[in-house]
Formats: sequence, structure tokens, C-alpha cells
Amino acid sequence: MDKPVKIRVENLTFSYHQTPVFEHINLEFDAHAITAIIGPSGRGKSTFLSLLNRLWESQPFARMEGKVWILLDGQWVDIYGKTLSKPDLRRKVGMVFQTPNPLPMSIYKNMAFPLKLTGVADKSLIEEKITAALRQAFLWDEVKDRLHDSAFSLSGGQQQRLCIARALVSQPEILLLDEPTSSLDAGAASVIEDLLVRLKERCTLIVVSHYLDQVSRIADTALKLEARGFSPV
Ligand SMILES: Nc1ncnc2c1ncn2[C@@H]1O[C@H](COP(=O)(O)OP(=O)(O)OP(=O)(O)O)[C@@H](O)[C@H]1O
Repeated sequence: MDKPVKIRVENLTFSYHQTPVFEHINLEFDAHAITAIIGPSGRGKSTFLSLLNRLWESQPFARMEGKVWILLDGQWVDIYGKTLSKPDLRRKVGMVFQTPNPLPMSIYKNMAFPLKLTGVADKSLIEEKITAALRQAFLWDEVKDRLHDSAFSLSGGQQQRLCIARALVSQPEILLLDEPTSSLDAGAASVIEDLLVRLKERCTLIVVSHYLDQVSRIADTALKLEARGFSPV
């Protein structure tokens, strides 16, 4: 039986300053799986992730053609269409960057920030969601007694798990991760790899990675981005 698909990319063409990065890309991503994207530096891996959550749109010399569909509540939704607002899209499609980027505030406030943006005001509900997301990110035991300390007091690996937890607090269905372990030591990276595998129960994950050993440990599918486009590894 075919695996359920979560993301469909249709005839996608993208350029910066009229220089194409991708042309006529067609791809599908399996639900509840980790798809790794590998490929040479500068080929467009980060750019591709930015097309899946509309993060590229602030750049005036960028142009995109084609469609990106995601399956939400049994319906295919065009992420560039009118049915899904950009804030709603960003809640459904979370993003984690290469370098941990906690906000300059406490661990608790970092976690509460996305909830407050969406108007969640009930303090006990906020606490419940924060606790759940920190547990899902394997961080709760390490921070439960210091939630009001600065997020910058955490180690690099803990900061990256905080960023993953902050993405999870909005209950995303898709998580995009751009080289999430490349700034971490082997031990911290290994914790994050275990965490990503566990998160498949909740999300569909796309992970850009430069490490083939990491890809073979965690990915269900791997795609290589080369000059001709994506090909299975
Ligand atoms: N804002 C921008 N304006 C113009 N060109 C850009 C911009 N961002 C990226 N590019 C170009 O687009 C191409 C793809 O860049 P991108 O960062 O997506 O590659 P990458 O595969 O993620 O690289 P790396 O593995 O080094 O992170 C590169 O040639 C890059 O120079």
C-alpha cells in the first residue's frame, strides 16, 4: 500500500535576481516520516525549505512559480492560496534553524511567545502546553526547576531543543529543520537525532543535513539536490 503523502510540490520554479535555483520541481513527502535533503553547498537546500513556509517572500528579488500543497484535515491546501493565512501556515509548518535562536528572554517566555501571538491567554492552558512541548523535546527534566532563567543560560544542545520545543508548542504538523545539529557536539547531536525520530509520531519532518551518517541513522527517505534537481539517494 502507498504511504500517505503530506506535502506535494508541483512544477516549482524559483529564482533570485532572475537566476534560477530550481526549475519545474515535482516532489512528494511522506507523512510521519523523516525526509533528509542532502547536496552540495549553495545548491538551494535552505531555499527549498523556505518555499515550504513562505519564508523567502520578504526578499524582493525572489520569484516563485508552481504550487505547494499540504494535507490538512483531509483536504489538500495550497499554502500560497487564500484559505490559509501566513500565521496559520507558520503554526502548521514549524521551522528550526542551524544555529539555535532563542529569544533574549526566559525559557518560559520563549515557550509562551508563540502562544501569546495566537491569543492564548489562559495561564493554566499555557503552562500545560509548555510542559507538554518541553517533554516532547526531551528538555523538561533539565529545565523544570529553572524555567525563569535566561534561555541563554542553556547549553547549545539545550538551546536547540528549546527551539524545537518552541516550534512544537504550536502543534505543527510539519517540521522543517535546516542542519539542526551542525553547531552541536556529538553528544548533543545524538540527543536531537533520537528526538527527531520520536517526533515522527506527531509530525512530518524534512531535515537538511550535511552528514551522511546522520541521514542513514534517522531518515526514512533521502533526496539529493544537484544541478538537475532532486534525486533519490
Ligand atoms: N537572499 C538571496 N539573494 C540572492 N541569492 C541568494 C539568496 N539566498 C541564497 N542565494 C543563492 O541561492 C543559492 C542557494 O542557496 P542556499 O542557501 O539555499 O543553498 P544551500 O544548499 O542551503 O547551501 P549550504 O549547504 O551552504 O547552506 C546559492 O547560490 C545562494 O548564493
